[in-house]
Amino acid sequence: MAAAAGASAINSGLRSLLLNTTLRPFTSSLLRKLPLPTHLFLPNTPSHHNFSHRPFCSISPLTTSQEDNFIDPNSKSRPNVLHILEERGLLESVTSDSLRSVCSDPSLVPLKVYCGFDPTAESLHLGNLLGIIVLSWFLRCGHNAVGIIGGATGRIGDPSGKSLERPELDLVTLEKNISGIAGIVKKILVCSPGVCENAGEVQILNNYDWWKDVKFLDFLRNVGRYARVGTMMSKESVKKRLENAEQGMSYAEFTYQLLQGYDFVHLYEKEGVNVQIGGSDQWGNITAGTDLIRRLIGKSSENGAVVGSVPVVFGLTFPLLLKSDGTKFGKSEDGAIWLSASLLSPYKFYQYFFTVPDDDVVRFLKILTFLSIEEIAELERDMGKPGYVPNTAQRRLAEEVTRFVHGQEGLEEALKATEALKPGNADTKLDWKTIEGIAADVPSCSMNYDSVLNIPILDLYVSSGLLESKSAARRMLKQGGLYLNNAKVDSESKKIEADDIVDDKVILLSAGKKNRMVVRIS
Ligand SMILES: Nc1ncnc2c1ncn2[C@@H]1O[C@H](COP(=O)(O)OP(=O)(O)OP(=O)(O)O)[C@@H](O)[C@H]1O
Ligand SMILES: N[C@@H](Cc1ccc(O)cc1)C(=O)O
Repeated sequence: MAAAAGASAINSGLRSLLLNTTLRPFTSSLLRKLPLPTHLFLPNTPSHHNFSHRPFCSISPLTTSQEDNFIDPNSKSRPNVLHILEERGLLESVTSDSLRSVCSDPSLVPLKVYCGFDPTAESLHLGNLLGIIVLSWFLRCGHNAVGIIGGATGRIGDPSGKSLERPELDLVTLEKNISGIAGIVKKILVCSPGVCENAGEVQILNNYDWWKDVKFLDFLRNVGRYARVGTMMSKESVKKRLENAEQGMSYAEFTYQLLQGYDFVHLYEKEGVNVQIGGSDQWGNITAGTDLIRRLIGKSSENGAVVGSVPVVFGLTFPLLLKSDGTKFGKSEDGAIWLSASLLSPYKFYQYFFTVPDDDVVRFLKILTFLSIEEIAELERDMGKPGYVPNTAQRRLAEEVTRFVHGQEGLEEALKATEALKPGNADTKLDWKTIEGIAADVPSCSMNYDSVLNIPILDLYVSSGLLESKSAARRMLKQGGLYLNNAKVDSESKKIEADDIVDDKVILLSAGKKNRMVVRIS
């Protein structure tokens, strides 16, 4: 009882906060068919919606009941996630400044925040990691997170930031991409180390689950009727396309903003999600969602006038991650920084951060790691001091980001490969996994066991294609530049023995510091 009384006090407090928000009336005939949740921060309000939904992958599903959860039972102080995002350069815009106080008010139940990822490739890339990082900050501050895989939206293609319509993906590719991306989001968000005890919970859903049964007429009647063409036309993603009269824009792409907008409606209603985040290019789609929620779910009287409050929902964007030359990290750029270990080994991923220019390292530490601002400031101060060991800040960056994305195991693999692959470092024993870890990044060839066993080492340098002639190999050996599995080769008469084939699978040849060849043995 006491909780319920407290809840309604907060409810009315929030209502007055909401009444400042602009509100647009809607027709009463539709209203009857649409859900009218009276909740504000009440998750999982039952819905009367037509569109069906099944969880795609639910990790620690939220089981919050209604009134009892209106007040946070552990009403301790809650770190202000918006301050944190702001001081780290991870905040571009919010739909309402009231999110700043709402997010740290310990008397309110935690927020539930979502970020969507379309399955346009089998892996996410470094640019997409920002969405996961921002979700993780919300989690670390005690809120809950939902990752949406765009199984439905990926079939249409988001026009935001794109000058051309995306090519349609076949279903096999789409399925592969969905499972690849879901796996990455799940692995990083759920296993992310350092998330405190009070961290919120994570769900991963596929929007195809609620879109697959939607009928076109229902969509037009229940959603399309509330969307204003003028507002839709004013979105950056549409204006940019229409500037190019020749290319224009398809009706399907034009509708994309409503698909994403309706996702937010659905997630608000069925899952109690009240915040959507995304890169700055997502602003139009995010506000399409907050708008639709107000229009569809806001409370109104029979004549369409608003009598209650609008639901409390927020949109938040973060800036796009840029390289120091101003270009965006993406998948279309050459050499995308993929998050999937099968497209970019943890070793190569680590090396990327280990070698970022000094100009970028502090910005990256703030955006891409969870190190405290004080620790980052100290690393920055050290960079200017005499005796600073070059790349110390980069090493820290590489360790933190690799651990976050690939886990402790991935970081250890990267560190081991970094050590082991220093030519001449015979102390660290190479194993097959370590060599395979770099195989994507150095030339490789396949040879059969019998053609390798017992052949003179100099011949292998030539037959593998690493050096063009035996005399070049001999010269290199005399200069001390030939390595077999990182151990210096010091005799011309050395032959390949069974023990030289690492785990019966591979041999690593090096000629000098930079030229390497992975020989796969079949
Ligand atoms: N560099 C980036 N920084 C922050 N967010 C990004 C970045 N690149 C992409 N995103 C976010 O990831 C989402 C998906 O990106 P999207 O598929 O549009 O582009 P992309 O993967 O960069 O593709 P492309 O490389 O083909 O442009 C977008 O919503 C965007 O906000
Ligand atoms: N439009 C987003 C993905 C997304 C899909 C569905 C959503 O509900 C939200 C976001 C992108 O291009 O990456």
